[in-house]
Amino acid sequence: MSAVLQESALPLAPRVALRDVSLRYFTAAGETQALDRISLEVGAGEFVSLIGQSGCGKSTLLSLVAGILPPSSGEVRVDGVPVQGPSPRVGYMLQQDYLFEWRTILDNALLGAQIQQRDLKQARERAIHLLHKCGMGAFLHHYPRQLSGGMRQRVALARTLVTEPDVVLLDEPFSALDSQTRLAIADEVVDVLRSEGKSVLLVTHDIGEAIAMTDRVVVLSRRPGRIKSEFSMTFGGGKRPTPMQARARPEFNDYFRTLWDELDVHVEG
Ligand SMILES: Nc1ncnc2c1ncn2[C@@H]1O[C@H](COP(=O)(O)OP(=O)(O)OP(=O)(O)O)[C@@H](O)[C@H]1O
Repeated sequence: MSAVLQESALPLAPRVALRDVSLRYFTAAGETQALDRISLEVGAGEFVSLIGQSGCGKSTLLSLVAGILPPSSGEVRVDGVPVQGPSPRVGYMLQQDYLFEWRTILDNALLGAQIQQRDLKQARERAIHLLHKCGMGAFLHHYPRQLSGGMRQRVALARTLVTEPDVVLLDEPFSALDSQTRLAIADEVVDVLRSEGKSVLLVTHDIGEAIAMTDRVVVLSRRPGRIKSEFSMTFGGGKRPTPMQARARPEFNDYFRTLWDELDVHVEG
């Protein structure tokens, strides 16, 4: 009994942890230090966004968590386990949907499960469930060219979730969409990801998107990216508002001003 109590009293490892992580790229043109001693944690079910000037290393940081790049120094862990390569525990959704035009929507959603050689009967059930949840239930046997940009991104989200990752990395997932679609899809994506209990790391250039969609916003300095500051996005009134509701809250404008100042944007010329 006491052993059980002791065990449950142990603090849980954060879902994602970066400790003192630096990354240098080496090319024929020389060396680029992209990230410098980044320490960051994302808890289970937490949504965190990364903002910062172009080239400050946001996508590089996601690549480290995805196991696509090894850090030059420091360590990246997911659920306490060092990341040593891509893992099914981490899903990645990009700006481009990369749907295969010759596969139906359902077959596109099954792609990751096929690559990971999962039980396809179960994956198919899960894909159908997720496509319904993402509002794409009526389009299972359609082809990507028959869908709008927002619908294609919903399929990309379902495809990312079919393989049941605990962590979802979103790299500018809506930047190819028009502004109205962007607002609507942010609500839907957050709803699906929260209901699935995922931990999320979002890279965006859109300050409003960061405030509305995530619990914490991390601001990176200019290259080499260091953590400059971070802010919790709390809204009064109990239950967390949806992204669209958050935009109408008075706190939204306060956070926007603060983050704009932190970004220290200068227009060239
Ligand atoms: N494969 C690579 N080889 C060499 N340098 C690279 C490579 N990938 C990125 N870089 C450089 O590392 C720095 C960080 O790039 P990264 O794409 O992570 O920044 P970012 O903040 O995501 O940029 P953006 O907001 O423009 O997408 C940049 O100076 C970039 O040119």
